[in-house]
Amino acid sequence: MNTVIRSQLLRFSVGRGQQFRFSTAAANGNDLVIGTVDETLGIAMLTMNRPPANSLSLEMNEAICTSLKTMESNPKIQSVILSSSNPKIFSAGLDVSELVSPHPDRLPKFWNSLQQLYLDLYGSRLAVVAAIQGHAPAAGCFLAMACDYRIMSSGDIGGEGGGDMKKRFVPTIGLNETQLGIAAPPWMGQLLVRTIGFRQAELALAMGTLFPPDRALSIGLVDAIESEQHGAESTIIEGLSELLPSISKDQASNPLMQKAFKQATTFAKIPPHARVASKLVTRQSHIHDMIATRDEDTAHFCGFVTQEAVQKNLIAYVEAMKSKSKKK
Ligand SMILES: CCCCC/C=C\CCC/C=C/CC(=O)SCCNC(=O)CCNC(=O)[C@H](O)C(C)(C)COP(=O)(O)OP(=O)(O)OC[C@H]1O[C@@H](n2cnc3c(N)ncnc32)[C@H](O)[C@@H]1OP(=O)(O)O
Repeated sequence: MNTVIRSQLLRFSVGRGQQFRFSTAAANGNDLVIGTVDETLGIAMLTMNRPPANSLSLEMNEAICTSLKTMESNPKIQSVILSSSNPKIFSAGLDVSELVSPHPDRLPKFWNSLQQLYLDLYGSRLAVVAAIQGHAPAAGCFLAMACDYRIMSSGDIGGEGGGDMKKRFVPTIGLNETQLGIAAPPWMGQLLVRTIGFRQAELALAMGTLFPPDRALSIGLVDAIESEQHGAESTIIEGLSELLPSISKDQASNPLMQKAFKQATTFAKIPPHARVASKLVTRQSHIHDMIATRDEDTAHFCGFVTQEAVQKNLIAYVEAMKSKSKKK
């Protein structure tokens, strides 16, 4: 028998056997993230589901944090796969509409929700595997970097145009803020330094480089790349299909999702206390630094974004983005 428990933010649906599913609802009733949990395997899946681009709004940040906390509160769960319901966009980073002509009360709340997302994800007791099927620019790259392991699509998914003129889809990842006329916040930049090393990060930040999968792998921005050519039905691995939310069921034969599932399974088998303690060795001091400078960081961000010149850049950027999308 299925039981559905409703609260203002969370909807839990207790399904068959040991599996639990839940969705975190947005104000408009859409599910911003969908969570599934398999207690037997000790694995959860958190699927970002904010069309069209999984951009990070205040509500989206809160939804990811709430879902993650709910999964963490289950002692049987040791690892989680962070994925997207959009096969071509992991996350487009911050929702730029949060930055343009912002409401003075909402802006600091928005930034606080992003800081909290960093603290919760980077400091999670769970091992988080990012399944990066599509683009991950700016804060989309930050999301991936805050995880424990990153697997990116090699980009040979279908294609557009058809026939011999088939255009290859190549996802990219990186902190490209400088290309938008803004700078990555210090803690995001430092996360890049910790992920790919000082010199590579210094260059990438200055240039706002977006890396294709092979380059991302060679500099260590991702840990593995994987084709998305769906395998034959016989290659479906047990447990993955049940973990995928209904909107992503077709991903069960996707090698990228399978690799993420295997990695999450491997993490789930490591003695949890040792794994969490070793995670703290590398991450705790950075988490403390963020907490200590949080208010200062918020004031800096709000002051920076509301500058006339920055607003002008952002308005032009959003207009260009919308007209590009209209031309499609
Ligand atoms: C000195 C110290 C200073 C400290 C300063 C402190 C802080 C400053 C803040 C800095 C932090 C910034 C972090 C960020 O994340 S900024 C946001 C950056 N993100 C981007 O620039 C990505 C923009 N999007 C894209 O490049 C592409 O959309 C794509 C992700 C590559 C996907 O391309 P494609 O598949 O071609 O899709 P479309 O471009 O057509 O987009 C589809 C759809 O989605 C909307 N959209 C895309 N990105 C965003 C976004 N970030 N926010 C809101 N909406 C987005 C796009 O408008 C289309 O919508 P419509 O179809 O409805 O038009």
